[in-house]
Amino acid sequence: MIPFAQWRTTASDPVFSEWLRSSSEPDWTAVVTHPFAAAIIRGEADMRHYLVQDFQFVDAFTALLGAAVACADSFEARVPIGRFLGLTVTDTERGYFHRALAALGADLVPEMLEPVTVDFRALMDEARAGRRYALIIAVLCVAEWTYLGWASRARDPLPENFVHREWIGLHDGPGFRAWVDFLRGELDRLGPHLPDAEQSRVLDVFQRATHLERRFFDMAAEASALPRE
Ligand SMILES: Cc1ncc(C[n+]2csc(CCO)c2C)c(N)n1
Repeated sequence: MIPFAQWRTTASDPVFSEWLRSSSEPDWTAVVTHPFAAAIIRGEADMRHYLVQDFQFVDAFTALLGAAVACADSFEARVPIGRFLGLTVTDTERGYFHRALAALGADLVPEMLEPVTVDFRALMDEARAGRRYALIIAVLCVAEWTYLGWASRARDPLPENFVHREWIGLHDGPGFRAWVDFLRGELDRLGPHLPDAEQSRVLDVFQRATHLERRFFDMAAEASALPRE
């Protein structure tokens, strides 16, 4: 690992969030170019198992957003996070997940959690319990920035099936891009002033979250390749 202070002297875009992202390769590119994400874009992914597990992810993610509101260092930071929590996430939960899972004939609550779902929830719960704003934002930023990464690769025409089309639409577009820019901006604002040891902790969390995103898509791809009953 190249420390931030050294990396920034030669980087073309020397911001903290780009240090985190580029230090999380090859996992980062594996996530945004994942075959399961490509299958979503083509409208061919079997979304059932993936969305059932993802609903359990979104539950812990929503709790982590609450921790971010509580632990932020300023009013200016609390407002956009609280807005996203109140408008986007609760809307997605009540709207998309309920409709998509009903269309797929799946229960909202899974019979079992996949190991990667358990591990991802554990990382989010660790960040939430630790109450350190930079570490919380690092986890949130990975989850949103990677999803912007794959979804913004979609081109018209989007799939006809609303389950694929709306899932792509949720993660693309100016509103979502502005949210990702805010999260990156928070890391860029805070990161350079942190002591070296704390910068390494932020990177560790960022890398673990990126690896979990990769495993999450791997899980979805494997589940959809299983023979149907
Ligand atoms: C494994 C995984 N990583 C990131 C996201 C992106 N995301 C985080 S919260 C939320 C709901 C509000 O938009 C969405 C879509 C995800 N869903 N699943």
